[in-house]
Amino acid sequence: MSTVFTNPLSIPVLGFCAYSGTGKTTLLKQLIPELNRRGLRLAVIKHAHHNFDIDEPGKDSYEMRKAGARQMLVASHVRWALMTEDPLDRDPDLLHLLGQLEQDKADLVLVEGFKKLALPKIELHRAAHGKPFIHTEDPNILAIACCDETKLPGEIRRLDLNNVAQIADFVQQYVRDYRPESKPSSARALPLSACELGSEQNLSVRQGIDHILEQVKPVTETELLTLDEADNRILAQDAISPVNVPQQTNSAMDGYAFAFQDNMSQPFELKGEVLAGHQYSGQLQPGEAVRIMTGAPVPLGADTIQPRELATETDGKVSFSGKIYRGQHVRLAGEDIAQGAVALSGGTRLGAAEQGLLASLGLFEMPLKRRPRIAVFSTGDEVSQPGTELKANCIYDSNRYTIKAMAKRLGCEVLDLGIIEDSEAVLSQTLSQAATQADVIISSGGVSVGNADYIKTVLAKLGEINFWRINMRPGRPLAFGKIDQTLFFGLPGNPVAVMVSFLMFVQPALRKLAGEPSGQPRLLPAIADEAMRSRSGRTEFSRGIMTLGDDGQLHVRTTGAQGSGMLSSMVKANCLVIIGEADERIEAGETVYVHPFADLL
Ligand SMILES: Nc1nc2c(c(=O)[nH]1)N[C@H]1C(S)=C(S)[C@@H](COP(=O)(O)OP(=O)(O)OC[C@H]3O[C@@H](n4cnc5c(N)ncnc54)[C@H](O)[C@@H]3O)O[C@H]1N2
Ligand code: MOO
Repeated sequence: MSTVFTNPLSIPVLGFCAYSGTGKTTLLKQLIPELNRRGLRLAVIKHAHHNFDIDEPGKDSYEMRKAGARQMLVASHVRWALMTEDPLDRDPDLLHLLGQLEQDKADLVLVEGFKKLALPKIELHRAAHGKPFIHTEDPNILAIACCDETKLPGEIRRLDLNNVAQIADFVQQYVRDYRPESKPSSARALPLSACELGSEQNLSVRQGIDHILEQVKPVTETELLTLDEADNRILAQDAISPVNVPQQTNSAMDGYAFAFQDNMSQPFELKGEVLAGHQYSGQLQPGEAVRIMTGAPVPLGADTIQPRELATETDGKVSFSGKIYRGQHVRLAGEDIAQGAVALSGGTRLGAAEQGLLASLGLFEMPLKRRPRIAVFSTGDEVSQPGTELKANCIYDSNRYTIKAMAKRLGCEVLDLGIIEDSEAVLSQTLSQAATQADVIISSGGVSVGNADYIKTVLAKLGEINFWRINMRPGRPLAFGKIDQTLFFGLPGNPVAVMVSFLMFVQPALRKLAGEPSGQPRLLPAIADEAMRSRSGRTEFSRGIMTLGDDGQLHVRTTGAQGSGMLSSMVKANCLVIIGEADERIEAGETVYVHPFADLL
């Protein structure tokens, strides 16, 4: 029998249950770093059956607790722990415990134990142990992780107990799909989460993304490169800090270092000076001070700094004005990054801050993922090369340039195949050659009802291809397939549709291919400054201009005419306004979600 559970948090909670000896902790010890690598921050709650203690006799915190403190909070600059004496004659209350977590610090709570609660769970089962299943008694089991030989009823999701990556995929999807049970009333349901399925070829945006991501395998090849070559590249493994940052406890101010005491008598005797890059050789005694510069090591015996502005020096002595707190203006060794800590996880894209951080640790050479290779071409009799004269009834090829620019910003190597003439033989030859050179081939045009056959025939011969109609505008037609291991994206011809489809479908695929953990597109809530229309059952991507209003909130309006051939609307915009499938009309003043261009365009 299970007790009802309503998640009080806005982040998901997922339990792991098993009979003892199944390897729950062993699995969690592998799963947690894997989920961290994928960018998920975890909180864990563990049910202990025995009278555990995390403190030791002799420690101050232990002695104070034994002296009668009901709660004992012990804190340092790296962690804090709250110990609460709460003797119960029953199991601890999970809802109460969840309430103690700081949910802004985690994306998911993993719960070990609490088998009887109706909590969504993964059951771990090892046939060799001969223990019964838990799922037969508990309808809250979402999946069973077991070994090959275990037989399961068909309807239950099976996971491989020895495949941590597969279990991590499941957990990641669970987090992606999670919707809090009570949302703030002003918040609109997140777009991109719908999952109605019309026909097999008619997909929601979310389904399109998921189908594509299932096919993407991250590149495995790595290159050992230096920091100078690392810009916008993906770290192939965790960067472990070889040093403490800062290396030693140092001053955050130009001023004076001394030992703090409850009743300090002034003035202090001035013993010398310590500059950044040097150290004071002696040990300071109470009542003594040294002049110290920002970044200089705090001398032995000292623990507090008073800034120069609040000090007066006379005759080899110094006295201070203003309030002084113990430890003020002191930067502790390792307070930024401790030696041995993961400074950046594998899968991190190296931007300016990340490169600076690696440099600050003295790391110069590191394994980076090979850059994905992308081949791009355009199709269509009317499509002309920029720089040549525009013939009657033709249009310049803009799509190849938007695609190349976006792919380069994602760190890809780009192979430009130009405009391919409308001939089956030429297309076939170009595609099969590109498949040997590139991880992904991207074309634009020729995928809607009228003219799909052409690409379809060629791709069907060379590999496999799906023509989808995505419930979205712009960007409804989308072709996706494979030639051997090379992915193929056939984006719709209209220039805005190309960019929106790239952002929504190609971008996540290229990020996964490059080795980044999959993540949700970054969506921000904004107040619509004008009414916006959509159609129920379709996700509308309007070009938007977001601004910070005088009320301190993000506001958004559209760029005006939204024709899917009007690239000027993309130039004016700084975000896409996304109106999900569930909404038909947004009134001025209501909240919508926006996807900022900042990262890519
Ligand atoms: N009967 C239907 N017609 C259309 C449908 C539909 O469902 N039923 N869908 C419309 C939608 S939505 C889109 S989007 C387009 C997509 O069509 P295609 O992918 O087949 O693209 P094309 O017809 O080849 O071209 C559409 C448009 O884009 C221009 N174009 C093509 N390539 C480029 C390029 N490289 N640079 C700039 N512009 C390009 C092309 O000249 C056309 O104007 O289909 C609708 N029709
Ligand atoms: O989707 Mo088409 O994407 O309207 O231009």
